[in-house]
Amino acid sequence: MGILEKIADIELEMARTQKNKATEYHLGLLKAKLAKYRTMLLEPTTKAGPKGPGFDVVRSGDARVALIGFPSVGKSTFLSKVTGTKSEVASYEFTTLTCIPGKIHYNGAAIQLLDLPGIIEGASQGKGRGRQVIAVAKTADLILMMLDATKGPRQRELLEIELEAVGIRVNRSKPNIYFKVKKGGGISFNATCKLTFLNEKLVQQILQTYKIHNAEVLIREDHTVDDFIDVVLGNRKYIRCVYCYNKIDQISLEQVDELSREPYTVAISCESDLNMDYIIEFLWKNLDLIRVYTKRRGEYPDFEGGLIVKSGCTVLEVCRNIHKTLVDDFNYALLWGTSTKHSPQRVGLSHVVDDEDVIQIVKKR
Ligand SMILES: Nc1nc2c(ncn2[C@@H]2O[C@H](COP(=O)(O)OP(=O)(O)OP(=O)(O)O)[C@@H](O)[C@H]2O)c(=O)[nH]1
Ligand SMILES: [K+]
Ligand SMILES: [Mg+2]
Repeated sequence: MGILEKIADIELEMARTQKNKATEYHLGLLKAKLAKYRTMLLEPTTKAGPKGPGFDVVRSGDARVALIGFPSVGKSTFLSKVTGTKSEVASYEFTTLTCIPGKIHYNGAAIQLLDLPGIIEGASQGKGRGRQVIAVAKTADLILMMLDATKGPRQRELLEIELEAVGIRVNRSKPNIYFKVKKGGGISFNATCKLTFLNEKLVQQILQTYKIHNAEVLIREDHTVDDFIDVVLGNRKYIRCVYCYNKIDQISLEQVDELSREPYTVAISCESDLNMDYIIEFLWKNLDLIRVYTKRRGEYPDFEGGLIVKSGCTVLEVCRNIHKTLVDDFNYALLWGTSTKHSPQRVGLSHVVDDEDVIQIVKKR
């Protein structure tokens, strides 16, 4: 039996099994098995999908955004509009066949935007170019899910299922679980809070499915079986996703209003130029980037060539961003901006910087 059939079998059994206290273990194990087969499916050695050229686009700029969506929702129209790059637009499905990179310039940052072929249901199992498309999505700092505002909520659910199936977890944070495989000593299980879904026996059985007999497990939040499996498999990607409903020129204002209320959601029209500035600002916010300006002694800050770094980053990361070996010569930094109590303040490598801080690095003599 092939992996796809095995997956189908398990899914069928899960659908047939009633969800209750008595079947909890059984369902938990089925989930673990399912995740195992899905992982096997994604390994490059299997031949479940065709390989196509043009998907390996070199990473460039300060962040990478991937356009994911069903065919003809307007992905290429969007790329052509917000970047200087042209990507073919047409009213028929599967116009785009490869990965087309473009660049958005915003707040001094260069954001790489990737236009991709439309994906369809079953993409994660190799339908169409689904696997390659989703592989690109996995490399993104943010997924821009393009949706057709004239169509129902099902499109978003279907796309999320495809992303989930390949280990992408959108708009969720990594489970707060410590997990380490050991050489001996059996399974040590601990929890620092009350657990509703997991317990020692279930955890042991799940680990057995993966032939893990020695490990340390410490659960720090009330996580689900799926969360635990994610941690065991360890190859999950936690990525921010922005939902963008395009073609709002075709729907009523009330409908636009309703769509826009959903979290991480923007409603736009590429054709009628609605909310086009807002979507870029929204992407910037969700990329969670900040600008830090450098300054030399006795000179004005370099407001032209700011550094773009991840929000919450420290002086150490700023130094690394400036030059690989700068940290070795680092003595202290002078900082002006909202992250300090007074300006300038003398700070060390562990100081967390804010957006628009100005930094002067003082080297050792
Ligand atoms: N009414 C309306 N039509 C739009 C809008 N944006 C794009 N379209 C049309 O939608 C069709 C598909 O646009 P594309 O940009 O090719 O869509 P795509 O998602 O790249 O499609 P594939 O590459 O085939 O997956 C074209 O006929 C566009 O003119 C919009 O805001 N409103
Ligand atoms: K199209
Ligand atoms: Mg296209």
